[in-house]
Order: sequence, then structure tokens, then C-alpha cells
Amino acid sequence: MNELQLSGVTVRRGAGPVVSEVDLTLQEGRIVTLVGPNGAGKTSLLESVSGVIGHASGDITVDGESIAKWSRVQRSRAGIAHIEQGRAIFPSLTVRENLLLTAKNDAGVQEVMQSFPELEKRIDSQSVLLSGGEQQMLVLARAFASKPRFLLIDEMSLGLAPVVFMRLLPLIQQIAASGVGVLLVEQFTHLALGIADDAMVVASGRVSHPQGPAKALAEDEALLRQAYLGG
Ligand SMILES: Nc1ncnc2c1ncn2[C@@H]1O[C@H](COP(=O)(O)OP(=O)(O)OP(=O)(O)O)[C@@H](O)[C@H]1O
Repeated sequence: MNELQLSGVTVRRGAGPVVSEVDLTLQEGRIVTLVGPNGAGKTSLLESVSGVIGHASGDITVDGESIAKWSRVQRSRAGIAHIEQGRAIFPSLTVRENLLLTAKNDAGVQEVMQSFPELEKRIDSQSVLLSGGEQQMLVLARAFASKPRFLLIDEMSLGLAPVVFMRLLPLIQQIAASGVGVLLVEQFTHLALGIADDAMVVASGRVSHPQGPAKALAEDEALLRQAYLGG
């Protein structure tokens, strides 16, 4: 089956639901982009998948098995990796040392670096000396080194110029091409749609455009605008 599935997932924070009744399928090797205005509930949804927070109703399954009661650690061991917002690197460590936190050994680091040639040039630099774009490459590489089956990426572009973020896109595509299912939450809507197989729009805490081919949404400005407004 090789898929992560959300069926009717509702996430509550405090008093009420922040996102309701979400259906989504993420297959290995595919990229699904979740777009929508600020506060729509995208981050909360990713958090409920990786187990940072629980979900109130519905089910989340991997290969047909419910993971709803699994802890965050169990989900991570099952291959669900989550890149949360912000550049969570250890600035005083070198690139290599950061990678060794998830790669098993030097051979694991070298294997990952084959997909990250730009970063490899900085392998022994202290991470604090990297540019913002390079730091995000390191965040991606570190997640990839953990050999995930599914990778949830929350707003990698935060604080980056579009042109810098664009350098990350082929890396995300390469990770997916290696067989990882990628669920991408992104503010640069068109860039994210450009690399995605499927897309879904969440607005005002509900799905305003269900999962479907990303290309159709990218090419239909009116549909995209309507979905953003929650229509
Ligand atoms: N820790 C929290 N406690 C309570 N409410 C929260 C918390 N985090 C987010 N919320 C609320 O949940 C709703 C959804 O927020 P969420 O961050 O999931 O949306 P988002 O689509 O990712 O938006 P953004 O792009 O701004 O991060 C918002 O109304 C937000 O205020």
C-alpha cells in the first residue's frame, strides 16, 4: 500500500476545531502541497500527523494501520519525519556534525551529500556561517539522512527570498524521487504547486479544494483565488 492516509481528520486547539474533516493520501515518491492563507490550520494538521499534537477525530493510517494512538517517537520510527517551521540547526556544530545527528555514520553522511553537492562544499564549516538558504538545505539533508518514508515540510521558505527558496525545490524533488512521500506546506503557492503532483487548499479550517492534480490548480487562477477565500 505504501501510503500515509488521513481520513476525516479534525484537529482541535483549545476550545474549538482549527481544521476539520481532512481527507488526504500521501503515497511514497509523491509530493502533495497543502496551500492556504495564514491561520488556516496547515501547521496544526502537519503536527497532528507527526504526533506533536493529537487529533480529535478521524483516523491517520500508514499502510492501512492506524497510528492515531502512536507517540511522536513511534511515528518517527515508522518513518514519519517532520521539518517544523524555523531553522532548527545546531549553529555551533559543523554541517557534518549536524548530519551525524540523524545519519548513522560517516558513510551515511557521504551518501546523503551525493544529493546535496552545494552543501558538501561546506561540510566542515560551522553551521552558523552558512547562508539562510544553505541552513535550510542542511535541515533538509538532516531529515533525509534519517531515511524517512514520509517527510512533512512546514514553510521552509520562511525568511528566504523566492530565488533562494527556488534552490531548495530540486532537492525536495530529488528526495521524493528517491521514494519518499513529501507533504509540503508552503506560502510561495506557485513555486510549491510547480513541484507537486497533487495539491489541496485549506482555508478557514476546512478543505476548500480537495486533493487533486497540482497542475490544474496552478493553471486556474480563479479557482485558486476562490479556494483561498474559502469558497
Ligand atoms: N499552540 C496553539 N494554541 C492554540 N491555538 C493555536 C496554537 N497554534 C496555532 N493556533 C491557532 O490555530 C489556528 C490554525 O493555526 P495554524 O498555525 O495551524 O495555521 P497555518 O495555516 O499553519 O497558518 P500559518 O501559515 O500562519 O502558520 C489559528 O487560529 C491559530 O491561531
